[in-house]
Amino acid sequence: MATVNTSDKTWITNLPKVGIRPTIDGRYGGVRESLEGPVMTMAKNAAKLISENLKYPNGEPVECVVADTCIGNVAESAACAEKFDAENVGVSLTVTNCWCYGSETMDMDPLRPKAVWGFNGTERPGAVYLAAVLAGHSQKGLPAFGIYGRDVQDGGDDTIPDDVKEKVLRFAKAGLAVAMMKGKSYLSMGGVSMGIAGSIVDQNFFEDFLGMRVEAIDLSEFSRRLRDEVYDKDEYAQALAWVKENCPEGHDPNGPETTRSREQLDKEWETSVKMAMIARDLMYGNDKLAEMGRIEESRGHNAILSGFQGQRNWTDYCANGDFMEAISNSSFDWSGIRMPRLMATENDALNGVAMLFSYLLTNTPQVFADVRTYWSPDSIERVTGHKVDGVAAGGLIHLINSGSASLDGSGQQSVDGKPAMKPFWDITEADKEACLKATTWHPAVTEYFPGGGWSSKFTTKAGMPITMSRVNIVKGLGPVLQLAEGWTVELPDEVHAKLDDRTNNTWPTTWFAPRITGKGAFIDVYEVMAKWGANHGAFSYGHIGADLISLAAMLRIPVFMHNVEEADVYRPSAWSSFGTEGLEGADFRACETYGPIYG
Ligand SMILES: C[C@H](O)[C@@H](O)[C@@H](O)C(=O)CO
Ligand SMILES: [Mn+2]
Repeated sequence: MATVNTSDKTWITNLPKVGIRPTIDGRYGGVRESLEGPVMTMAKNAAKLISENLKYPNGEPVECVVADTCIGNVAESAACAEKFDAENVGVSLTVTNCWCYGSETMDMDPLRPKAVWGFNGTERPGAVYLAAVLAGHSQKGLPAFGIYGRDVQDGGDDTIPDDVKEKVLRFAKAGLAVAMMKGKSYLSMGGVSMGIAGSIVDQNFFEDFLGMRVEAIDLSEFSRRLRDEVYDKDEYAQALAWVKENCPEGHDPNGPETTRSREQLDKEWETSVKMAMIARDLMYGNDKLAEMGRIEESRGHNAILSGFQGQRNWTDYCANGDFMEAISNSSFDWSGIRMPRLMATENDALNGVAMLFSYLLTNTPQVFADVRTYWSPDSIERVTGHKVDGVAAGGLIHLINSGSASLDGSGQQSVDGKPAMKPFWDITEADKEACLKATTWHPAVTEYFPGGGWSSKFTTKAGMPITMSRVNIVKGLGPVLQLAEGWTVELPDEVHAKLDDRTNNTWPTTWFAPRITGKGAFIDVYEVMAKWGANHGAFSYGHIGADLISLAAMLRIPVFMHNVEEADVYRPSAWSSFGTEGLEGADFRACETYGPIYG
């Protein structure tokens, strides 16, 4: 049975809801009375659509709150705002099929992502209201997404057309992601790893753009908890036994000079398992620690995301974080199938944020990787004699890294017989077993990791649609997002081995073929790699670029590189006023004008 990990005090409590605001023409004496029923029905149908289609990361359906009355004037707007505050509403969707008084009925809360759905009918002017209220939102600096069906519906028709459904759900999903990360922490475990810029954790960015705080601990906290046995010892015994049974060892890449003794390797397993538990307790807290008298430690850091410095100070002296990072990000461990716990390797907080965005949009586990090599078709042929074709015809990007790749990234789960990475509640025991079987564990390369540790290795199955993304910070500009949709590819075994053996062959590999559009950064695969903003990227199952774009707009983070069709780019309506040709430039101007939502 999949669980939410009941032993943890996760951030999954009191989750934000979607508030639905049915707005109405305020004129009593015929008009308002005739509209009360249909407008409220529209609100209830929107709530039903959202709750039936969207889930929170804990697997529960998303909850909606509908205003107590239709909103025809400012008093009713205020009553609705009060109800939304009391009920932890994080996202607001206004719906109507008629004319209403724009600025009197609009949602003025500056922090809740907002959308307005104006019914496309002719009997009553819902679209006229939509245009009026969106103008108000633009004029007042409170951007809102507009939703308006393409085809005219008849007055009494309360079905929701597919294009409207898509927009409502895309908006609600992205809005909930904004609301769920707000008030949570990024837990920076350690400092800057090997001078990696993404690991220079920028607290202002987290506070101003994400509404999050940064908590920081020194890695001596791990040493202390290891030394003083600040973890649940019963759970540790169970965890170690599970690891021995389920984490098969593979070859040792070290030469005679650097091979570590069996006794040492066994110790490294023990430390690795303890570190995984300690990291979880640091992020979420653990009631078990309070029972042991460790009340302060039992509370955790309210972290929705963390990062572990590892290299070099920690890894020079102790087992590396690879097992901890890999198993934390996976949807299962000794406690069974459960929610992934997001953790960035090398404390690359900016890549961690990309993982967080994609996770909150999809509820699926993430893979963090080095964006290691662009293998052109000619280079692959030169080195291996193999000619790539199909989606790989333009060459491949080799994604590889120790650490934060969920084992789900092996692609061994399936949906309709095709490889997939699923939300934990859809993962079967057979899926889990397949991922564990496809993963071998190898002693870390001693030259790189003098303190040892165990690295996971798998090769991702072909045919998964994936989206790789990353956040970068540019001085003078601020944060920017980039993303690339594409597919996973497999190479024939001997070809893969030849390419893999030229790198670290004890790490997980994904061969990534981005979808080429012939434009901008997507002119070819080489350009995708060349324009990648840093050494890391994170990938998520599915083509979710459009969702990421909507989310980034809500956070006022411009997107400088994507391969999503223009028709699917969905941003607040005010963005159009910053330019309608060349949407990329308009996005930059809009984000600059509005600035960070919490700044
Ligand atoms: C072992 C090396 O230090 C790797 O960890 C290094 O290539 C990276 O991952 C850099 O991001
Ligand atoms: Mn790396």
